[in-house]
Amino acid sequence: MQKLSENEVGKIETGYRPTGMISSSGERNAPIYTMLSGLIWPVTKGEGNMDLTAIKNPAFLKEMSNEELKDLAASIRKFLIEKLSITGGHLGANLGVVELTLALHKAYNSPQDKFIWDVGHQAYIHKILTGRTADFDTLRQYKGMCGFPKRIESEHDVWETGHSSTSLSAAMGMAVARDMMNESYEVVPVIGDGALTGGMALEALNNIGDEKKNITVILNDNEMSIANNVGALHHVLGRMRSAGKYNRAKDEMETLLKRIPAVGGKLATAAERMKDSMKYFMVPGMFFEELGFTYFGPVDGHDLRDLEETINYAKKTNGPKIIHVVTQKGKGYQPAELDTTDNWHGVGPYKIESGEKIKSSGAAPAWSKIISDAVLEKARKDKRIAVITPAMILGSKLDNFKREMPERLFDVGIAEQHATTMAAGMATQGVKPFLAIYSTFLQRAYDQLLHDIARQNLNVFVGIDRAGFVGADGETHQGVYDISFLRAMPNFTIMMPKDENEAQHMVHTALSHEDGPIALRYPRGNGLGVEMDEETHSLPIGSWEVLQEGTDAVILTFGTTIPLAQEASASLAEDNISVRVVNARFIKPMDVAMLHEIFASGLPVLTIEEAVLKGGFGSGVMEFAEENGYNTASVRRMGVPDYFVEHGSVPEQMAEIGLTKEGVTDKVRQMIRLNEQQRA
Ligand SMILES: Cc1ncc(C[n+]2csc(CCOP(=O)(O)OP(=O)(O)O)c2C)c(N)n1
Ligand SMILES: CC(=O)[C@@H](O)[C@H](O)COP(=O)(O)O
Ligand SMILES: [Mg+2]
Repeated sequence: MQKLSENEVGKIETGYRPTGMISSSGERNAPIYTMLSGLIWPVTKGEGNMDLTAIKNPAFLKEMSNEELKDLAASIRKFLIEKLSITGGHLGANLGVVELTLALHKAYNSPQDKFIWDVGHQAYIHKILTGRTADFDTLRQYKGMCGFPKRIESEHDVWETGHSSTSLSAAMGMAVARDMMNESYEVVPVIGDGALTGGMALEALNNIGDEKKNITVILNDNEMSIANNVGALHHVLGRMRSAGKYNRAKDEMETLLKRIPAVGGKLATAAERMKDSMKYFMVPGMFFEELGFTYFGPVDGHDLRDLEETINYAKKTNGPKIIHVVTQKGKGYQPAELDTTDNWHGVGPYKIESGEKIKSSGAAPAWSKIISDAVLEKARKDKRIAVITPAMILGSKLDNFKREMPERLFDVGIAEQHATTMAAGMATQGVKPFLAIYSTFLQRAYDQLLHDIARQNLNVFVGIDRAGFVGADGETHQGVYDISFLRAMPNFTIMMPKDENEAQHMVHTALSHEDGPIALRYPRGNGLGVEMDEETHSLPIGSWEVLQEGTDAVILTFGTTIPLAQEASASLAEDNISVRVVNARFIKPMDVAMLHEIFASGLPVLTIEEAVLKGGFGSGVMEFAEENGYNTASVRRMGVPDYFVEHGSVPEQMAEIGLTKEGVTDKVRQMIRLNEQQRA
């Protein structure tokens, strides 16, 4: 682990101060950065060396002075920067909420009071304060600590997430339950400015404000989603940020407004209007006030005193409240602070001193890049092509498209439902939308896919990114459900390529397809590095490809599991077992002619998919057999069983469900034996 020695920590106090926010007391809050020997570190003399493993629960915070809390904040930053340099994780968001989390845990009493972390990627400090420091060595690793709040990990994790914008609805649910059961705890959702753009959050604000529930919303505004935040609401927050602090002025203003004498008739109406416009002028959080919330802020989220005062002030107010906290993503680690793209939202291992990311060498381009480059290439020639992304411009590698054709790239914020129906709307008018969404987030848009796109049979090209296991994010993010839910939708074509060359032909196929919606699945990670054809062409819809002939059994599979099937069949060949391997690149519609031929041969058929078994590709093959009077007993399916597969590496996740070379060869041998017994 890269660590500063005691000596270095004390010595280096020179150098560079990034422009930080000025607190209400006039202090500059930015920690001193050290540039000695190329080190970049948020260390002030005597700070940053607390033993965090000694923390068992957050009660100790109540007794801490501001100075001690600052020291603790520095220790936490140092710890996170060190640990995540090895494990990777969501660094930027966590560095931004160090003081905020300390202030919240000091002001409230968890777990009686309920903290609900939206998305949950920023809950690392909460994990430290609730006794899980030692578990950071296993962060996001197989059987290790989850990167998101997890109820079985701690009584302080009262809500599990990974997907955005659920916190306010969950808070409303808990507040309703509390009031029904005559209990008296506080409910405190912490939501980012990005997550606030999600439809669910707005639905919940609408409901909470109307029901006047006692909930304290902490709005963590760092002006960032993963990339820069977007949308009209983002501009509303911008105006609030620049308007200055409001909470203390509020009482004074109310008194002032009350002093305007009550008069009758037209004059009274005019006076009321004037009061309203004065309020609008003076009250930055009027947007929230109109929704029924009492607004506090904006608060400097790195000023512990300011935070403590404001939270305590808010605690005295009943009903829905919102505390607008302004923070800086990546705060305290110079490479993250200076990065203007994503402030180190989610990172793999890196070198602490330089911030250089440690990449596995020689890897082919990421699948997202392969697909987005292919779409860009087509868009250069076809002006009807446009791209929609729900806040995933970086993850989906659409930055090049944005740079080259900003007028045809629509980042709609965290709004998968809106994005999907918007694509449908565009398609009705002859535009060819490429809707790039991670498989896991597409779950949000089930009804929009069904009701708006599939039912109207619109020519929308859905790019299903992160299809399959995603590794460290774990169960909230696994892209294993899309086949099951899309297969059930009439009109949808679903494809998955075996390599990047086939992928570019699939992009061509999708953008030439004029007969309804078409989805292209592609996994997280990098392509295989195969040679690319110069020219692209359409693949016949529903056509499969025999990769290898065989006479004893058939494996039907697609995408990421093709190499596995090939390895298994090579291994079986050593024992003179001959397996046909089929690239079932169209998951829907299937290659009916090939299926008839396979089932007529009477060979055992194994389907393999990195997706849930229920309703998946294998189920489709079984349905075909049943509908056509073939022997379904000759079919076996391998895939994700009926439970949630947790975080770890993708190979570990595959191994857990038996998708290994040994797992496949064993299954094929069993099937051949069974088939022979049945025939005998
Ligand atoms: C439904 C959904 N869509 C997209 C994402 C991907 N995502 C994770 S964090 C994030 C940005 C959240 O921004 P914000 O709430 O402001 O938190 P910050 O990271 O800035 O602290 C996005 C888009 C998600 N987790 N859930
Ligand atoms: C928390 C969240 O939803 C994202 O940050 C996600 O972790 C990104 O995943 P990728 O790393 O696959 O882009
Ligand atoms: Mg944000």
